[in-house]
Amino acid sequence: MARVPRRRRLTDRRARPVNDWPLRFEAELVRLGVQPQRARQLSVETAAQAGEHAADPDGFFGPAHLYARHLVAELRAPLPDTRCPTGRVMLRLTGVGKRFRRRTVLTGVDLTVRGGEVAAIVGANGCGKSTLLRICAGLTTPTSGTVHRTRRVGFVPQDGGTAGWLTADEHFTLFGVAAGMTPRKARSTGTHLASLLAWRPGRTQPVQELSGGTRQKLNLILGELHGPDLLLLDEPYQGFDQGAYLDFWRQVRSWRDAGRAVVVVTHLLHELQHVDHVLDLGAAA
Ligand SMILES: Nc1ncnc2c1ncn2[C@@H]1O[C@H](COP(=O)(O)OP(=O)(O)OP(=O)(O)O)[C@@H](O)[C@H]1O
Repeated sequence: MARVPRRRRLTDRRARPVNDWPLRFEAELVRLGVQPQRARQLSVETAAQAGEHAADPDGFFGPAHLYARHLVAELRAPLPDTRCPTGRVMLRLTGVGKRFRRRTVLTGVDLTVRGGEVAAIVGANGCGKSTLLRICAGLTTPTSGTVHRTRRVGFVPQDGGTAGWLTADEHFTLFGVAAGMTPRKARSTGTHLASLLAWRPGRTQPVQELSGGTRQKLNLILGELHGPDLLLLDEPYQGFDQGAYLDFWRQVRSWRDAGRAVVVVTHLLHELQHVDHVLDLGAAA
């Protein structure tokens, strides 16, 4: 094969558009054995993540080929029980499947999460992440398989479970009392948890007047208020600014250190370094 003259190669390099990072990333994923459709989806999601942080992917993730290798290694990391068991089993899914009418969304899903562990559920839009989380929470019945979960569960849905006309304090009271707390304890716990997310709820402000990110903070606090052993979080940081987002992952680490189990649905693949198990549901069925 004829060698490409040095000058020409340099020129080509300069001519390469700065935003071809996603293409190089996708090509490297395919080269590493990822299915083309999944590689495309990962590339789109990754570029979107960098966009959300107003950064270009090169600056945010580093060279495309290195990030592709890192990500493939993360996604292929063996699932459960590779770490020393850190606590009792809080959640065990065995052969879980779900069909909606004729549409099969989930097949043969296995996952074990112990106290002191964090699991991430990742995959394309529509592949069944939220459905699986609802199955974990006992809100949706699986078509097949078994689910064992600890009794004290906190569930944070993707779309808020809040009432616009109530204040944050009223939410703390309502949810806390339903979980067996006194109103006073519920309010003080809620206020404390809010402070960990750098939020001081107004005493009289109804939730409908809060920003989307702040409503999501409330949603997260309500899931955690009663001190559950297992936290099930469906993309709980939507609308968070950078500071709140970092606070959130700090919280996840502190829950884990306190021996709780956390399952989080996420599209933010660069956070996989913080988790013990990655359950990749792949492309939509
Ligand atoms: N109650 C339902 N009845 C019928 N179909 C449903 C129901 N709930 C979910 N689905 C379908 O199951 C599939 C998986 O939905 P799900 O919300 O679990 O996906 P997801 O991976 O969480 O998506 P996203 O990343 O967009 O949040 C979708 O095609 C959805 O339309």
